[in-house]
Amino acid sequence: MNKEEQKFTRLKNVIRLSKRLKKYRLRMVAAIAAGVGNQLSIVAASVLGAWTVGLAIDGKLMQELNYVIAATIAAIIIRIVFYALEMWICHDVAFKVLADFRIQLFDSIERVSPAILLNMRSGQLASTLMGDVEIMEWFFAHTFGSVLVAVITPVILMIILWQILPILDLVMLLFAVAAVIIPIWMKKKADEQGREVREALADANAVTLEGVQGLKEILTLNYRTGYEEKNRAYLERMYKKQFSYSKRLGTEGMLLQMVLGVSGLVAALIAAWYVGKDGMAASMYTIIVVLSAMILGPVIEICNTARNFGLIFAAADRIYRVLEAKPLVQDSGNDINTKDLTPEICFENVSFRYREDLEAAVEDISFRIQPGEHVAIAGASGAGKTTCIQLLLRNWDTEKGCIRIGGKDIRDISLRSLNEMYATVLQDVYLFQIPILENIRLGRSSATDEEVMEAARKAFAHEFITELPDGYQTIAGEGGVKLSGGQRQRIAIARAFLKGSPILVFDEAVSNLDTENERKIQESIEQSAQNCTVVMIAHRMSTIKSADRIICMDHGKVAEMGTFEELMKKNGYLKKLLENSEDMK
Ligand SMILES: Nc1ncnc2c1ncn2[C@@H]1O[C@H](COP(=O)(O)OP(=O)(O)OP(=O)(O)O)[C@@H](O)[C@H]1O
Repeated sequence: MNKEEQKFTRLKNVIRLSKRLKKYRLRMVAAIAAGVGNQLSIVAASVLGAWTVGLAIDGKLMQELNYVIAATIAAIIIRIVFYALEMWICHDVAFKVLADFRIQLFDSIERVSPAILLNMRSGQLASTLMGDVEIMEWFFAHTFGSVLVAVITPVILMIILWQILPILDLVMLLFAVAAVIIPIWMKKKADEQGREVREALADANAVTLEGVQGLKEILTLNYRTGYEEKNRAYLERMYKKQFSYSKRLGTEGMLLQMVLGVSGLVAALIAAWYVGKDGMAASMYTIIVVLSAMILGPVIEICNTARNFGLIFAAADRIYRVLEAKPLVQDSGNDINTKDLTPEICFENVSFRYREDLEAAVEDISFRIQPGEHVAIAGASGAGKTTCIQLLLRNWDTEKGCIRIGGKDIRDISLRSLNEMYATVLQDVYLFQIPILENIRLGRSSATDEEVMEAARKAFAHEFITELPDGYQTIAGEGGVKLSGGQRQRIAIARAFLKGSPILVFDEAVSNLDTENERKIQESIEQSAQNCTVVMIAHRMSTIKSADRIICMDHGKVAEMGTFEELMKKNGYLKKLLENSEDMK
């Protein structure tokens, strides 16, 4: 962020955050009115107290006692009601806005994924989704309305004090300005520290998440000490940032208390001078002192909140960075009838690099996959197999060349239609914490239970599912029944079969299966996907052998293509790959 941007960042944040309240403007007006009512009833109760002291001095307290008690009770009740109303309405609005933020953030992540994950670790992203949004509660429940209350209430009190002692009004105005200057003076430091604290927290969260996700590896690879050191270093960094932040917070608070204290003293001296020298009624003394203290009260309160603006706006920046992230691919929005599209895939001179400063992941590759053909993509690690799949699924766009389906450039097909064309099974299968039946039905929400079970039978999943304690109603996923890698993979294959798309994309569909299940699944894919075009990343010999044709990738280029027999006879790249790779045997 450059200096010019930094200068306007607070204003920009206030404007864009305030716009979020537009939808709830009537409630905000009600909250502000309740806030002003709350502050004025505090003033009324305090002035009543001061008046009581005055009456006692003048010896008239017993005559007025009934009125004093009645008025004090009324002020207290009014205060309680206004306070409750302000809190309820502010928090109602704040939590609604936070929910809006969360929904929009998730939409953005969906829209820009995987671009967002390229620049942010998943732990940092989770930190924004949860922690940064939570911080916004301060702004919506305790800042926006409070600022207006802190302006309106002192103005009303100053009008009243002006009638009694104008000179003190002017002095109080000076103290109010001094109080407001303190957070403005510390603004740059507060913003910088707020940014650093939120970033350090997000990094520490990311390391903690890494520890949870990689717990198995940490234990089996004896990485415990190494991980703990790394975790400690991040926590230490976070502690230092938080401590500097708190020190500045303390200094600001101390200065604000000083302003409050000195203003009280000055008000007391001025009021005393007027009572002593100017003949003002003694009973007015306490009223004046209380009124002047009340003028500054809301101003100090809002300045106290402003001490945390650094954190609030740093969190807002991080939220908007996700909301405004640009997607890597533009959706043409061009919906087509996918039934009219022949499932023929054509890569035409495709080149792609993940970042400009990196080497090409694939370079000038061309191949055609006929409709209904089952093709395996083979190659050593890093050869560019997954990249081809990513480009085909349009998670990224090609840098040069183009990919066509049924002769149509995939950039001219809407992402929704493109998604209808493919059913994918990737290596990391995610199961939601819902019954297995519903996990499979995600493939096609309109499928009947019978259709779901038919797909599970084809994927050789039916048997093990029915043996589970609750059969198809067994809750899978985190917190549910623990399934093996192979079982999860078969559920994902059932999902793909159920979806019934004309193109099936597998990132090694059988990698987690034993030999018996691997053979069965290969047969099932051959039979069930007879009319589908199938693209498989192959890490196993069985996948390579089962394919109609193999495309061999080497260092981002197509090294050779052909049937298994042709390539074996050729004695070229595939033969060497099979000889050198243990997994391929
Ligand atoms: N997200 C990414 N950002 C930057 N570079 C990447 C990214 N993903 C892959 N690469 C690089 O692109 C090249 C091709 O990777 P790719 O994942 O396509 O290979 P692969 O053949 O699928 O390998 P593997 O069999 O190990 O999965 C590699 O050099 C890899 O380091």
